[in-house]
Amino acid sequence: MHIPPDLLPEGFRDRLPPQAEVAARVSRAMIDVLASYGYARVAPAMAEFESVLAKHSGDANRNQHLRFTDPVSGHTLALRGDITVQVGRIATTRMKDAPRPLRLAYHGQVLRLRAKQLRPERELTQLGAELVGNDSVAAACEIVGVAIDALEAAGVKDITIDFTLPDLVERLAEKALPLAADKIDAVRSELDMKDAGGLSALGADAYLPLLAATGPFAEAVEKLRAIDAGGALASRIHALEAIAGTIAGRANVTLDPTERHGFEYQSWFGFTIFAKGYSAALGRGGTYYIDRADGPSEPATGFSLYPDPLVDLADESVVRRLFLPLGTEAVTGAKLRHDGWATVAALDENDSAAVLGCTHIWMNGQAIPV
Ligand SMILES: N[C@@H](Cc1c[nH]c[nH+]1)C(=O)O
Repeated sequence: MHIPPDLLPEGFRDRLPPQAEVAARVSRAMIDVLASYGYARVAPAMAEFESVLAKHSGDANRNQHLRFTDPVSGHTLALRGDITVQVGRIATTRMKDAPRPLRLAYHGQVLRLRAKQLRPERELTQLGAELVGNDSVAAACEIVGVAIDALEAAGVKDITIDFTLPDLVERLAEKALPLAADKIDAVRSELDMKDAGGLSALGADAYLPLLAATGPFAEAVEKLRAIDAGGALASRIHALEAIAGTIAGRANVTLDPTERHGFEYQSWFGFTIFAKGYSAALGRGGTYYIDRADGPSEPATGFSLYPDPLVDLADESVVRRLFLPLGTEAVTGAKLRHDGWATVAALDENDSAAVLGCTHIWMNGQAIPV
């Protein structure tokens, strides 16, 4: 098959100017927020041994990796699909003796074997923060707050955070709404599909009201409280209220307690971030455990943001370029760059500000809009 030289595989793309610049700025703005909260940057490897990555990813994500045989080691390698998993590996191996809680931040590209219907891309930018060693309510409050700050720094407004309780069914099945162990998975799948008929067919009518306990936080949490007759969820509900309280006024909070899509490894708390104007979720996070070879698994809390939609819809006019006509003194250019301008110097008389995509031109000692 003849492959045209500009063709990329399905789900991959190049970013051109000025989008690539916008992408860098958006990421920078968010990463600076993470750094300002004390999250130290790590830069994990692009590819790993497939067996190691799979072990840390949980079974659900195992088949999501793009794999290939490495001619050098002879082993199967996988390209990373989620940097959180790598941060967990680093935290519990090379940084296993670093004091806890350990705050780590990351930014990079991740790859998916298959695109999702809503997201045709298979290569995504992912950045985030992981708080290793703590999955308390305080940790969750910090993580949700940092995620909101990061999005705000990138200019995102009207943020909605959708809370979920990833282990809800297991919790309820223990005592409040008893379920045979072999039915738990089936009930979870019916709840995933929001299928009332399916739940009834399983004899799990007691779980039906959970389908209605969704929507704006205040109302949904009351419905959840009403279902929770045995009080098995009391501490969870209390925790959700505390987290919602810390972000009140900064984001809309909703609750969908049975939502599990994308929460393969989260433990008691999970959240998805949306914002007005973006159809896809902008981020996700929650509490989870990281396996440790040298002892019991470690609790952690974190989030990942997926900023590509912000770049796709960004106002590209934010990238300003100042044309320096032929003969502009070198010191003038240096001063303007020092002042924050991106300068484009003419190389001969034929160069023009408009043709070179400049937004401004340096004339009579001033930057004049083109
Ligand atoms: N990495 C997860 C989100 C997450 C980060 N930390 C904990 N959970 C995801 O992208 O879905």
